[in-house]
Order: sequence, then structure tokens, then C-alpha cells
Amino acid sequence: MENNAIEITGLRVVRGHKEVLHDLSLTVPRGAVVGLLGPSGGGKSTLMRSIVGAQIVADGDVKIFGLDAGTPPLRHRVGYVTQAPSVYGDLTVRQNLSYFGALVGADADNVTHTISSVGLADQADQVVDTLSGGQRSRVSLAAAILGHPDLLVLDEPTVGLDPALRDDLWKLFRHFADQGTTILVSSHVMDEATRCDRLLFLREGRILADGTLEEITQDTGTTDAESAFLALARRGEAA
Ligand SMILES: Nc1ncnc2c1ncn2[C@@H]1O[C@H](COP(=O)(O)OP(=O)(O)OP(=O)(O)O)[C@@H](O)[C@H]1O
Repeated sequence: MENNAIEITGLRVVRGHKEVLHDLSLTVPRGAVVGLLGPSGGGKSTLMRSIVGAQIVADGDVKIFGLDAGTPPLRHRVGYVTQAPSVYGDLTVRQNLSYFGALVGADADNVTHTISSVGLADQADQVVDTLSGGQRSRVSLAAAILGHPDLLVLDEPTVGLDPALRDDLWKLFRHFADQGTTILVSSHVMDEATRCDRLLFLREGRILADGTLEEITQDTGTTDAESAFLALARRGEAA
């Protein structure tokens, strides 16, 4: 069995005539919660799209569980939640999840359980268009976890959520990881680094750091992710 969920070598991506990912190489171990952190426009979404096979790549190799990203055997093994809601606005939460559940073989009990696990039990019969933004993004998350994917790729899932809900979601991610799911989660909120087993700092299409928070803060002589990121960014500019 492969020890890594994700193995990327020499990835280059061009978007709109501009290279936005420059020769990236990285690995993500199985069962870890890995935070992909960095400023807006740094390439987080593009990297995630490459991992789920939704991005044309100019060069390089992206392997997921030893298979080429985006190939059919990975379809049910990889769950992807983008920043845009990916569920039907005119259906209720339960109707949406029953529909997506039917595609992956999840039964009604699984649907009900998944709705509660993302904290939407009280909204189960509410039409999605009438939910708040944060609630809507949790419906998309619920749809992605219904089939128990081996890899969950989450693009800024906690954006716009209040601290209590953010905390609930991070606990949920940890719960999935404890069950063996690998989680790659992007954020531009540096304090979410403490929730992750490992971190990838991405800036201007390059990996600035890849390691545990402890390793990265030690390497930079700092005490938190934000200062470590700034130190690494300055180091990069000075080089
Ligand atoms: N469709 C597109 N056409 C051309 N350039 C694009 C396109 N989408 C993204 N880019 C550029 O690619 C770069 C990386 O964007 P990306 O969305 O991956 O960054 P990000 O780190 O996810 O940012 P954010 O946190 O704001 O979502 C940016 O410079 C962006 O302007």
C-alpha cells in the first residue's frame, strides 16, 4: 500500500498565459490533516484543482494513491469541496443529500447521520437557497463526505464561519482523519495551522515550507505560523 495519499513532482500550471505553479514537488501522507496555507492568489485553488484532476497541467506528475489524478478509479475515492456551492439551491438539504447519496450508494440513515455531523439537523428540510452562506457550504461538505472518500480536498471550508462552527468543523475533519481519511484543507487564516498535522505554505506558486508547525517554527526561529510564513517570505525575497 502506498504510504502517501498524494505525490506531486515537477508540477507546472499555466493559467491565462501566466505560469501560476512553478515546478512544485510535495507529498501528503495518508491519514493526515494537511493545511495548505498562503495568501490569496498564491495558487492554493489551482493546486487543489490539479490534485482532483480538474486542471490542465503544463508539466509534471500528480499521483493520488499511486494513480494519475482525475482518472476513473479515483472518482469515488476523492471528495472535493470548492468555494462555490455545488448543490441544488431549489432542493432541501435532505433532498440534495439523498440525490448525491444515491450516486455513491449511501442509504437514508447515512444521509441523516451526515446531515447531523455537519450541524444541519435543524435545517434538514429547509430549501438550500434559504440557508446562510456558511450553512450552504456545509451542505456541499456533507455531499462530499457521503461516500466516505479516502481523500477529502477542501478549499477554504471555514471561510465566513463563526468561531464555534469553525471549531466544530475542525473537530469533524479530525474525526475523519482518525478513521483514515486524508484531508487537504486550504485556508488563508494562519491560526488554523495549529489544527493540522502538517503544513504546506504556498506563495506565488512556490512551496515555501513543507513540514509540521513545530519543524517550520523551529527552522525560522518563530513561535507561530504567521511569523514563520513572514520569515520564509522575507528569506525568499532576500535570496
Ligand atoms: N481562470 C483563470 N485565468 C487566468 N488566471 C487565473 C485563473 N484562475 C486563477 N488565475 C490566477 O492564478 C493564480 C492562482 O490563483 P488561485 O485561485 O489558485 O489562488 P488561491 O491561492 O487559491 O487564491 P484565493 O485564496 O484567493 O482563492 C492567481 O494569480 C490568479 O490570478
